[in-house]
Amino acid sequence: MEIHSGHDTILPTSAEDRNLGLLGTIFLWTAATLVTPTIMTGQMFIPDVTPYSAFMTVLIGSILGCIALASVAIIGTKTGLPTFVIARSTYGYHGSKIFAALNVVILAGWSLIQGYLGAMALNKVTSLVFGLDNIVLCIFITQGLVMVITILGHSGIQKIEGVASSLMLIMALSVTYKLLSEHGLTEVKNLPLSDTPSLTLAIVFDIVLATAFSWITLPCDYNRYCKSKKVSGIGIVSGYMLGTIIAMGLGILVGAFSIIGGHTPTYDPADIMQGKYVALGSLVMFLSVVTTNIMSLYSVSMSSMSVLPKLRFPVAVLFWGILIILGTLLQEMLLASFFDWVLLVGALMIPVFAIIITDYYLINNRTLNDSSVNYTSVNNKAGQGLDFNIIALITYVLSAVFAIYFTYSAPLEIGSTALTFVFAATVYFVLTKLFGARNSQNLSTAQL
Ligand SMILES: O=c1cc[nH]c(=O)[nH]1
Repeated sequence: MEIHSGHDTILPTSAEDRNLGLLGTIFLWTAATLVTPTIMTGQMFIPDVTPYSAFMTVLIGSILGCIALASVAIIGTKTGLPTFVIARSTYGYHGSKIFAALNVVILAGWSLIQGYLGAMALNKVTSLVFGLDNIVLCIFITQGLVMVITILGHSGIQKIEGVASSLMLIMALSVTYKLLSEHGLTEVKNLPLSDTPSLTLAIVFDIVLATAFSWITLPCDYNRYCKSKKVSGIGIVSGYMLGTIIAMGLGILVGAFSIIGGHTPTYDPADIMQGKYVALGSLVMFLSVVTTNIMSLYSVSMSSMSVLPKLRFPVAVLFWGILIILGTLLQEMLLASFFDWVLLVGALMIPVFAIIITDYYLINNRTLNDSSVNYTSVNNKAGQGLDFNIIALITYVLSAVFAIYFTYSAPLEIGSTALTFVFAATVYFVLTKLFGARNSQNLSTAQL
């Protein structure tokens, strides 16, 4: 396996860089989405709803979420551009920087939370196998590994994620098999439900959809290396479904079995297993975090390069990698507000992409606004000044207020994820039809 350090840029991918096939794309997205917070999310549904209805809701919600992810991924494959360079077309060159910066903050937040969970899992393995209990050392190893692999760039990441993903799939499936063979499904079917549930099936559906949207800033950064749009669409849908179904399904099982076994609620399969499966369960958690954090750190670097085009890839990875290692030392403080964080992320990011999808597919007839994507202050048509799409920005502000109001101030019985998406898409479509679309041009063939 040949691996070189990365010199990735935000320029359109060259023909020889488009080497990501179907299996590679599936493995990449399985590696990303099979991750500890998704296991925790599945576990949170129990015992408010039955394991069967939780599982079916995960299935249906994830299929819907995948449609949004695939439609964004295909823009990345078609244009060969990373997410927040594509966003220039919708929000204007300068407008897109606001959302690229927001994405850096959000993904760095995910990396911190996940990194600490991964370090705890590694600490459990080292304690069991070597008698070494040192969480700070485990934080450095977990996040250090993430930084070193990310600096290899997309081709190194693709190779390593492929291997890690297959390993993780085998381990996660054997942990699931072990859980099922130790406890059986009959008791799960008859699980007593909570007398005071805080989640309804509609809210579970909303959370599953919000989980899909939490990934929406990443597809273009990776799928721009796909061999074709078909590979990109099928690959992200298959990989996302595989990773999410296994992770949330495992969470649902762990939630049910910990109640049946009278254990204190736990997100960690290892906590309700015995023997060598404790270490295996923890190893799955550790690997799941490393593979996901690699993808997040790569996207954080791409987003910051979209804000500061002169920033080089290795410098961006080192800067954010070191900051994230230091931030992870906050440890328990990071977990205190985990679910608030998930809610806030959903509320802020969903409208950004509802607007981009509407702009690309409905308003500009599947083309990007070339003058914003390739803006320089010298050759911009306006000559000078700032490049903002005011209609997109106004729509975003209205939609973010809508989302925050219906998430925090007056929570809806059906949740706000799907409604926010529809609200943002409709407002943007109507305002653009009323006041006119920005001038859109086809990208040159080199970019398509
Ligand atoms: O790193 C990430 C990004 C999105 N969603 C997650 O669960 N983790």
